[in-house]
Order: sequence, then C-alpha cells, then structure tokens
Amino acid sequence: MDITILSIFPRMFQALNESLIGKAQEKELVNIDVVDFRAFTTNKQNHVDDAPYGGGAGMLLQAQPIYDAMDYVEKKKPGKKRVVLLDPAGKTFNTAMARDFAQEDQLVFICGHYEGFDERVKDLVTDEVSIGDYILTGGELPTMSMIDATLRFVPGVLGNSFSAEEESFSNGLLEYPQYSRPADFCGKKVPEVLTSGDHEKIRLWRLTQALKKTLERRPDLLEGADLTDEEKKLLHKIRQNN
Ligand SMILES: C[S@@+](CC[C@H](N)C(=O)[O-])C[C@H]1O[C@@H](n2cnc3c(N)ncnc32)[C@H](O)[C@@H]1O
Repeated sequence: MDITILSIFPRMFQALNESLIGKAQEKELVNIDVVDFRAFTTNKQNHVDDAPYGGGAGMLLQAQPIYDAMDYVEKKKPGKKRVVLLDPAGKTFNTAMARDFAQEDQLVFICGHYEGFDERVKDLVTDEVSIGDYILTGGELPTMSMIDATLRFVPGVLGNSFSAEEESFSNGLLEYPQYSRPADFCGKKVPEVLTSGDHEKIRLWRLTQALKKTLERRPDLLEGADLTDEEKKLLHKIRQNN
C-alpha cells in the first residue's frame, strides 16, 4: 500500500517510523511519503494561507498549493487514489472505514491547519473524515490515528493476524476483560474460569462479558450489531438478570 500525506508540518510524522507502523515500512508492507505542500506555493513569502472572503477570524489554506501538490503526487504515483480530507465536518472515522481504507492501493491524506481549507480543495477529495466531535489544531494527529487504525487491517502488519479481529468494535462489541499473571495480585483474583483450561467455558465467559460491557457502556453499538443466535440468547439472559 502507498500512503501519501500532504502537510505543512512533515516532521510530525516521524512518529510513524516507530513501533509496528515503523516495522511495516521496513517490511515494505506500506510506503509512507510526506509531501510538504508549502513547497508548491507560488508566492514569494511562501504563504499557504490567506484571509477568508467576507471576513471572519483566522486564515484559510489556499487551494493553489494543494492542487499543485496533488498534481505532483499524481505524476509520481499515477493511478486510482482514495483522497481523504481531514475535516471536523466530515464523516466520523470508525473500524468499518479503517477496514475499507486497508483495501486501497493508494491513500492520500490532506491535513488542514488554521481555520481549515478553501472550499474548492474539496473537489480534489473522495472522502471528508473527522476523528470526533472536537477541534484539533491540525490534521496531522488525526491522520496518524487513521493510518495506524487502517494498517492494523493490512495483512502482516500485526504480529498475530487474528488480533485485529478480536479487538473492541471489530465484531460490533467491546472487548471482554483480560488478565495476565499472577493469578492473585494483592488479593485481586483472576476469574476462576480463565485458569480452568476449559476452552468452551472460557469462550462463553468472554462472550458474555463482552456483551455485558457493551450493554453497560455502549448500548448504541448493540443496535447496529449483527448478532449471532447465541449472542442474542446470551444478551436476552443478561437483560433479564439486570
Ligand atoms: C482548527 S481546525 C479548523 C476547524 C474549522 N474551522 C471548523 O470549525 O471545522 C484545523 C484543521 O485541523 C484538522 N482537524 C481539527 N479537528 C479535527 C477533527 N476532529 N477531525 C479531523 N480533522 C481535524 C482539519 O484538517 C482542520 O482543517
């Protein structure tokens, strides 16, 4: 997979050279390029922003440097691209989107700053995406979150290929509680079933806990979840006992 990031703060992406995403680049599972679109500005002062027509606070990123940076990317890497604009007014990023992005050969992220973009930049993009209902100073951190979440679904990126599928949200449920050694920590004991060695009992316990936790904390997830008959029965039981 090829990922290109358009940003005026390219150094922020050094974090992507660490940990599993760094290893994924070393293994050539993904190639990540950061293009500083300030390099494409045509004005002498190297400005990429200007005041909004009609007045108002703050400055907007101008269309020209971003259009020219996109032309450069297209020439360097021709082909179909998913172009994601970081925008608080966009669709909220989630696991389904991460899975979808992971299928693409070429992803481009355009990071905003200041008060955002000249509206005409939106003609270049396929998706406008937000990471939540809060405002950050720029699109760099949201881009890194999306890249991290997306690459988890690219085969080979995680050491254990099953782990992405077992996480919270991947099956519509929050993850069950987990424990590691020791079995008794300062009197806080691990639930007995987990040390029983009975795999079926453990599976059932985990599923029940995941359903309970989701019902308690995120009942909205259950509304859209595609539950199996077993999950429906367990959920019914949990609701009756509550
Ligand atoms: C200060 S914000 C601009 C906010 C904009 N004036 C608004 O009210 O929607 C600057 C840039 O940071 C990025 N950004 C900030 N919050 C974001 C979020 N929740 N999700 C995605 N991108 C965000 C976007 O690229 C945005 O253009």
